[in-house]
Amino acid sequence: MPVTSPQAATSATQPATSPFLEFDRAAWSRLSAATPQPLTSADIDRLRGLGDPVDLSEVDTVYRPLSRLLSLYVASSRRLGSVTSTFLGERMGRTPFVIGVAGSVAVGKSTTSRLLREMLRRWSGMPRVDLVTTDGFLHPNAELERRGLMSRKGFPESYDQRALLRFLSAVKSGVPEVTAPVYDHLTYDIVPGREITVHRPDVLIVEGLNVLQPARTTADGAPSLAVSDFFDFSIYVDARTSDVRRWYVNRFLSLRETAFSDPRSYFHRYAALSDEEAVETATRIWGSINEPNLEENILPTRGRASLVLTKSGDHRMHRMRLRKI
Ligand SMILES: Nc1ncnc2c1ncn2[C@@H]1O[C@H](COP(=O)(O)OP(=O)(O)O)[C@@H](O)[C@H]1O
Ligand SMILES: CC(C)(COP(=O)(O)O)[C@@H](O)C(=O)NCCC(=O)O
Repeated sequence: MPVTSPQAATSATQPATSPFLEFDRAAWSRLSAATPQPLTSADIDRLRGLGDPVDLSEVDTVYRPLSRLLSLYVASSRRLGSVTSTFLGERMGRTPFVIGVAGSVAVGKSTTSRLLREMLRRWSGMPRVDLVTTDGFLHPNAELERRGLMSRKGFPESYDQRALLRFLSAVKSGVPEVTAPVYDHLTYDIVPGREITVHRPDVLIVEGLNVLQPARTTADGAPSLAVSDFFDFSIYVDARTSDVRRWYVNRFLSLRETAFSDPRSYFHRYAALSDEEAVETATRIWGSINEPNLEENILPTRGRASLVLTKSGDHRMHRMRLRKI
């Protein structure tokens, strides 16, 4: 029997044995009635990922309260920085507030991250919000081939974890310019010589499959740092595996008609597949790489997030679980 406070009875469920407060869609949407909704339908059309039907009503119901909540966390972290500086008698420079966004391949992390970036950018006093995806830290294909990991792309071992940790450590140290390598989905590889630079933004969103992985142990058995050690807040985008599989296959069918038809696409050979062959190929890739990665590595990290957003089969978020403070 969940224990509820008088206030929570109309909003959240507070199971006494869970570290999370739980909201359904209706309760969540009521949280920020007074917060303006800064995006237009045209903005959402631009930000929506392939196959994701997100619209103004979803942004209003789910992302408006979320962006308000995040603004409270950022403000509170700034206040903490300021009182700590006073206590220490030292002026500590502000470092970016880092938000991790985790979840399966094809669950819609990019759409969530891009929407948040645009909403947060529109807060007053918070104009600089950057987004980095962890695919830039995948080993290049040549290195994955050398290590026999080409069919493990997206698994924790396919990333240059040390480079990712170095990047985040520099960001959270307040280094004025930090660079990250860039991945190209079209060529399915790291782009040689290309990098993006992060100039100490107010907020940095770090999106990727494995961002909530616990620390690995080093060769001498000592635990190292985890990527999430550098997060101020984290979001896990969740959905049933059977739904994500369907979204992956449908996206593959759409990509066959768009990205794959480009001769530079790594998947160009799939452009000419019939519907049946394309479904069979996508289902095989999903079943041999992405679903095992989801089950073995990604899903077990869900409980480490500050907020779990759960989607229904139509991509709409229906459950929000927020870690108690
Ligand atoms: N083979 C591909 N070719 C072109 N774009 C792709 C390909 N695979 C994925 N993408 C795009 O890359 C982005 C990230 O995809 P993914 O890692 O599956 O995360 P998510 O779907 O959770 O955002 C999405 O915008 C997706 O449409
Ligand atoms: C590039 C990805 C590993 C995602 O990387 P992320 O940015 O989440 O670290 C993934 O989109 C991918 O391409 N996986 C390989 C299997 C596949 O082609 O579906």
